[in-house]
Amino acid sequence: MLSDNDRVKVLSEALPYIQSFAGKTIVVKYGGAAMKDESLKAGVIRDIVFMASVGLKIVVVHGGGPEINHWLNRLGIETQFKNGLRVTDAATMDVVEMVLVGRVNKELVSLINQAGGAAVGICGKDGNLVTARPQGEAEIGFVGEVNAVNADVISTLLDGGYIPIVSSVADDEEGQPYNINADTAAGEIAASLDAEKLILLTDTAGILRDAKDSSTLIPQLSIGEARSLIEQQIVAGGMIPKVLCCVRSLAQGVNAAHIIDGQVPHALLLEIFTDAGVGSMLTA
Ligand SMILES: Nc1ncnc2c1ncn2[C@@H]1O[C@H](COP(=O)(O)OP(=O)(O)O)[C@@H](O)[C@H]1O
Ligand SMILES: CC(=O)N[C@@H](CCC(=O)OP(=O)(O)O)C(=O)O
Repeated sequence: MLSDNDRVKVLSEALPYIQSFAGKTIVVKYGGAAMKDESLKAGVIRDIVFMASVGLKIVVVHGGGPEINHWLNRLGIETQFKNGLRVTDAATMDVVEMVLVGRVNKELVSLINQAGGAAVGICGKDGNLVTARPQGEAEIGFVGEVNAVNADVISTLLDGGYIPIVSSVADDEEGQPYNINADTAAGEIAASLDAEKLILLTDTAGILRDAKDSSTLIPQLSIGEARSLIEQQIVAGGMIPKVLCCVRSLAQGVNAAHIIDGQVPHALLLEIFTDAGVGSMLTA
């Protein structure tokens, strides 16, 4: 539930935003910590259905790293990360695909449908949405980069009134499946759709001047400022690929990219429909 203060803020500020974003495409990357808690998940789902019901074209690209960890652990398969990416051998790839495409994707579809939306779950393979290529380093295995996006399949679903839910698993040209980081997939999909916004839900308030202090949130920044924060090592660790993914999508025509805390109740509505927002907004 929104607090009384937030409810008044959203209601009084939302209408012009709703009018200006109606018919525009918003790509939401949902994953990681923001997915762990069932009641938070229900809140995110309700916000997604609300945004779709007021005429925004919502595309959800999801991760599910913690769920993959859980199943690898149950199957006794060790997992390790290199520069934030999961080292993916053939056995790990099978589990990644089963968990993301089979489990996380269908759970999100089902939750959205129960909340009154009409979701269709797909992965990079469906309609050749994403073609993958190897990330490069041999030791990292079947970790992929996005080689090409054929966004027709998403546009067709959006035009039919559906909410596409996309898993970041895709084949290369020979049919070999690859594990693509969900932030990366979301950024490239947003760019190919010429999206109004890319929104990354994570577990920190946004881009912080001091990563340990959420009161140092930077609410708005340009591509240049974002690059300089990386150079100064103010943006570090897992935040680097997120910021770079935002920068790449902005450079390819996305109007604004947002990094927000998916654990804040109704973070999506507050970020999109209020003047102050709750996280960091990057623009070209
Ligand atoms: N300047 C910064 N602002 C915010 N977070 C930062 C910053 N620099 C480093 N980080 C770290 O980046 C993390 C977010 O990346 P990550 O854990 O990979 O997110 P997710 O699991 O949602 O994909 C934060 O939890 C924080 O520890
Ligand atoms: C290559 C790589 O690391 N892929 C990720 C894909 C899922 C993901 O990105 O999930 P989150 O958004 O929840 O972290 C993985 O295997 O965990």
